[in-house]
Amino acid sequence: MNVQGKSSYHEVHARSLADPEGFWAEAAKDIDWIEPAKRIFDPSQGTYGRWFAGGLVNTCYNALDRHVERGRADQVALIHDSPLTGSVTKLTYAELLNEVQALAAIMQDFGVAKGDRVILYMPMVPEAVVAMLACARLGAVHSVVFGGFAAKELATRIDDAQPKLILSASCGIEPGRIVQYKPLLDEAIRLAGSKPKACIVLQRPQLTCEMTPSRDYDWASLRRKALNDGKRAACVPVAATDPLYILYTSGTTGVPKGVVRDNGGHLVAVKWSMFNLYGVKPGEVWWCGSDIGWVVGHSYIVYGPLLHGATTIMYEGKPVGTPDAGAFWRVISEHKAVAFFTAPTAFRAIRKDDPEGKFIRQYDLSKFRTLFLAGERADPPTVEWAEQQLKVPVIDHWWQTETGWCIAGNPVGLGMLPVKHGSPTVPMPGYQVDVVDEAAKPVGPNTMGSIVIKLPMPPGCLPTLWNQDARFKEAYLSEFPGYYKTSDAGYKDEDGYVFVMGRTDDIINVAGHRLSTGGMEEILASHPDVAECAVLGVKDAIKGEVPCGFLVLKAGVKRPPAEIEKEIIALVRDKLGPVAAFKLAITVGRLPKTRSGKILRGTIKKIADGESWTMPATIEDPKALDEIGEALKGRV
Ligand SMILES: CCC(=O)SCCNC(=O)CCNC(=O)[C@H](O)C(C)(C)COP(=O)(O)OP(=O)(O)OC[C@H]1O[C@@H](n2cnc3c(N)ncnc32)[C@H](O)[C@@H]1OP(=O)(O)O
Repeated sequence: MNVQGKSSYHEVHARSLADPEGFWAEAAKDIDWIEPAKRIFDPSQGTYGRWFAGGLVNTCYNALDRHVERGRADQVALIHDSPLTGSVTKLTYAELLNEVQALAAIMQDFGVAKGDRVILYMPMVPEAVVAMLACARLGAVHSVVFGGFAAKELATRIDDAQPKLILSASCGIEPGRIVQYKPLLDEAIRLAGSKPKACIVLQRPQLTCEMTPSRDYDWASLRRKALNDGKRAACVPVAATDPLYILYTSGTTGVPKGVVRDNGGHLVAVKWSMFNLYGVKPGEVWWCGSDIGWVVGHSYIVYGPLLHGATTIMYEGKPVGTPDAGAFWRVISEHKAVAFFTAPTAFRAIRKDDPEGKFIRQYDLSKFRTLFLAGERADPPTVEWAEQQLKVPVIDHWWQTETGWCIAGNPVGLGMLPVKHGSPTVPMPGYQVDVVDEAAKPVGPNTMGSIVIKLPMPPGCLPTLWNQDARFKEAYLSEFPGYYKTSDAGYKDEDGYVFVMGRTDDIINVAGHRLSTGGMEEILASHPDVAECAVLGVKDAIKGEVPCGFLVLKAGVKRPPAEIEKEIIALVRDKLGPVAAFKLAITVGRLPKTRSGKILRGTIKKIADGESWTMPATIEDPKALDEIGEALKGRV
């Protein structure tokens, strides 16, 4: 029996835990396999076992070819809606397949084959989707790097992934400015030890770029020639356990972690989620308003909707200012989207500009059924506002780059459970979510602890980090034996609803972007005038949190602190990128510490957030906290 739409959540979830292999074998029937898996789950492989071991498959075939073969050739697969360039472009499944086949053939000419890595440093243009699928077609491993990262971050990823080829564009477009990608790409390649064989560069009409002879190739010319010559690449069979992509995410140091996604587990899980979680049917229009540089963009701009035979919207714009706070409603109405997935930060921005929801009432949203929120904790006031204004269910759900799909959510397709504001609802099938104490013992309902997932994780979740099994085990599996550590803290209530309250490490969430304060501290500490520093996330009404850096200057530095603070802000933008939203650097005489020398970050944060705090018993000198309070006056 296919579980789709026939079972209630509790029955489905219980079955997924009692008989995981039976459950996922059934879900795997929605995928076209070249060879079915020999074992649905093989516990002897990999770091904690592998899903669909022995299976052969091709992700691109499942996303495109099979739909073209089975009657969806003329259905629109991809709508690119760009208020930033004033354009809407639509590609049918047949057209998208044609583009992907041609680009895959071009990549083959550059020697790209199964297992080779290809980095994509691309803005939100249809060519980025074509490139991801072309890699999948060849069994090459794509690694998309978000455009808001600076050259050094790109260089780190180039060195780790060692790509044969890089695909990029001349520019990205942000409100009021054009972001030149090419100088960033050139600088990253200069910084990286590993050099790609070639770069294919899309020249956008808004700003073209210089090409580096014998390294850079013009995307449009290659495409024209491939199409004219009738060059098309076929799908390459890959093992279900082979990597589909690497996606880097912030670690607790400045070195990002290369999250590996396999082909088979990812196919089964994201396809399953499209109806059972999101309630979307094949042929319907779905919109995930994220960026392809994030996991949400991978799973739900590209793979999920296309595997499902839906129409996906790719949006190059912002919630406000492109041109106004009605932008989202215009897109939903114009393209008749039935469901929309975005981050709470976007809704906070809209609410600020249009508190009474006047724009919402200017559009026909009659087709729109559900709003999904993820990327950061959905604060109850934002959820309530969205519910009141849109009059559709507003579903918060919680997941991570590592998991690739939802850990806890409210399964619309299986039958929605009552919403509890502040909770992303319940664990999805395959996830046994426990809350444990420091000794890895489950705690009772409504008791805070570390949120962990019992091994094995379900299909779709990371099997390891790229070339770093040991780091994977150390970072995720060692602290709570038998569990995956989410590094999120929270509790479950008496109904099994999960409440995610915050991180247990140095990661902060800025506008739905996951950033390491440790990584930022490394940048601050590299400034010649800085003796010591601490970066922590402070409350922000729109972005949820923003980083705030505290600096202690070296003895003898005579320059005005304001000048150094400006340099520090520029340095973070230059080294990490604008996405860090690092705009607050504050010079202090010293950092408050415990007697053993630990910086009192938690207390500093409470002071910055205007929350009540108590003097830590172990503080070295209580006056240091008063000094922080003074320094913060008028700054946050
Ligand atoms: C569930 C698993 C996950 O959590 S996956 C991650 C999910 N997160 C998301 O989907 C992210 C959600 N957030 C957003 O989409 C944006 O923050 C929204 C809400 C649209 C607001 O965008 P924006 O106004 O640009 O603010 P921001 O904080 O994102 O940007 C900060 C600065 O970075 C820049 N930036 C942004 N994107 C790019 C890009 N692709 N290329 C170059 N620059 C970029 C922005 O322009 C902004 O720059 P500036 O400081 O204003 O000059």
